[in-house]
Amino acid sequence: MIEMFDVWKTYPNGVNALQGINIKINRSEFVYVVGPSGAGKSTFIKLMYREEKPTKGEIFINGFNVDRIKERQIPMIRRNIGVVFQDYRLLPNLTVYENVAFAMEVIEASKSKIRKRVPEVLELVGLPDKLKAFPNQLSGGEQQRVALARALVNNPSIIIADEPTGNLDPDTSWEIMDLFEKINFSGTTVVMATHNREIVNQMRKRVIAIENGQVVRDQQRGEYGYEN
Ligand SMILES: Nc1ncnc2c1ncn2[C@@H]1O[C@H](COP(=O)(O)OP(=O)(O)OP(=O)(O)O)[C@@H](O)[C@H]1O
Repeated sequence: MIEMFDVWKTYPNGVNALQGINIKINRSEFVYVVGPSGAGKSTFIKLMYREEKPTKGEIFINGFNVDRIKERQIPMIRRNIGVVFQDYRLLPNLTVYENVAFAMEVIEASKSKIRKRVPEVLELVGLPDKLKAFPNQLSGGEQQRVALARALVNNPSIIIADEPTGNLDPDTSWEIMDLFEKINFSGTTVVMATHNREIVNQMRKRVIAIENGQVVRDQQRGEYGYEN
């Protein structure tokens, strides 16, 4: 579960990216975050995985106040949250297997667990036979599948995605969205910032619209609501 209470974010240059956000996202929900460019969507989700800290207000992830936790507890929060980006962010010198394994090594999983789990999660995202490939030998859609496998490998309760289909063609975007839906059906919370109006309007989920750093709409089975 994700909760924000009167959350404000002012960047050092004085930009008020978020202004008084109150939100509750329950376990197993699927939420789109929409809004114009510069509205504060990325900032909103960066606060969830503690890439940024709020200037004011409180954020709870699964009951933990992310601002109050000790430095050494940050890995515990991050293990519970998988993150996927528009530009995949795979390590270019590592194979697909190694990229996914790396996320388990960081949390000091045993070698035997890694050997068992990595092929499992690559199977789940539909890439069982690309273990030895390097990222630059894969299509964009395949790279995003690897990124998703990496985000999922430690069994997080929450997946956060910032424009995951932003670099993909429509067919590939739908394939990736089918995967997100499958992951959500298995109980994982999904929070996704997106500009993809077709997807939001067809795959109806909760929609949180942010404008000028404020939540201006919060609808179940909502629509995109902007012309793009
Ligand atoms: N690190 C930063 N330092 C200073 N200002 C920032 C920083 N990151 C974002 N901003 C500013 O904060 C505001 C919100 O940015 P944010 O990236 O959250 O918007 P967004 O809704 O995700 O936009 P987009 O849809 O274009 O990705 C913008 O005015 C942006 O310029």
